[in-house]
Amino acid sequence: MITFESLSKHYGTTRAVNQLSVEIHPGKVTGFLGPNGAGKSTTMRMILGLDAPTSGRALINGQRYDQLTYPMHTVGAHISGTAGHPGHTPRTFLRALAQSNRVRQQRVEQVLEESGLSSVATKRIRGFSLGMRQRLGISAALLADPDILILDEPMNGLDAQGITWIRQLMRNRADQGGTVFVSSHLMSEVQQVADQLILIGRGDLIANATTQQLINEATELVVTVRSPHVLALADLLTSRNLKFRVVDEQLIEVIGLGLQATGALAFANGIELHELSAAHGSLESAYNQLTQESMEFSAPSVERG
Ligand SMILES: Nc1ncnc2c1ncn2[C@@H]1O[C@H](COP(=O)(O)OP(=O)(O)OP(=O)(O)O)[C@@H](O)[C@H]1O
Repeated sequence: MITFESLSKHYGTTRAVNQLSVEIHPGKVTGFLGPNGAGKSTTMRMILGLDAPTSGRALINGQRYDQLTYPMHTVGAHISGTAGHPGHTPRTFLRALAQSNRVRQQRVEQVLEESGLSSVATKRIRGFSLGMRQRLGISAALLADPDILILDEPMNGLDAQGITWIRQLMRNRADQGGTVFVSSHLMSEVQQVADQLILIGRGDLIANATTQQLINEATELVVTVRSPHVLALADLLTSRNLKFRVVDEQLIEVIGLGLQATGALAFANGIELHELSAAHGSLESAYNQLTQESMEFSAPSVERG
């Protein structure tokens, strides 16, 4: 289990992580989601003792990382960046890592196999693609067969086959009772595999919910309306305390009112419509909505309601 207790990290005036209190439980894949700059990597680095918190604590099974006797045997991590020296091969890199961390050398061949790197085990890391480097980083995280896995954006650079592989790997580890904590800035990457989703934005916790809870929230009925009088319709909805999103000058999404009621409201107020259609929201759009206000870099928003 991983525990954050009022975990904060400030860089000058930037609150990279702010008073985060969350528990990440075994037997589950927990997705850690947030836009670029939300504070995901900083949080993961603090778990691993690579960054010191400004205040609060990040604990692994109740202990700080530096208090663990054999850290690699408890927690395996792959933090974005390169794994291994460019002059190494996957085999020499993993053998050295195994040696310095009291791991059986047989594990090297097992993780090479498991990570799909056996055929390039003697090639220099220097020439590796981003996807191969990701596989190598993940194989290093798996080396000591730890119960806890921390993976920072592991799907970056992976092809479709690689993404299926990493999803399966995370699922298997969680099903065997492991704790899997995986970050991504894309909901689409983790929604299929994550049981629990922790959303952060600008260092603040936005949501900590099961994927099903977020889906329930996301599946509100959204009616898309195309009209040359979007602002008039928006004013009407505002006056009735109804939720909506102005997509552009001609397009508005009405949330929760339903198809017929939306059409009837427009008709009763003489608002010309060119399109009226209903669909349930996706988890992706719920995520975008929840994180929009906390984007560090974003286009000007036209959202209202
Ligand atoms: N060493 C540092 N010095 C100063 N500011 C930093 C440092 N590391 C991170 N930050 C800032 O802290 C905030 C959180 O960054 P972090 O890398 O943790 O976000 P992230 O969610 O991992 O983003 P990404 O998806 O882009 O990797 C950002 O505003 C970032 O600019």
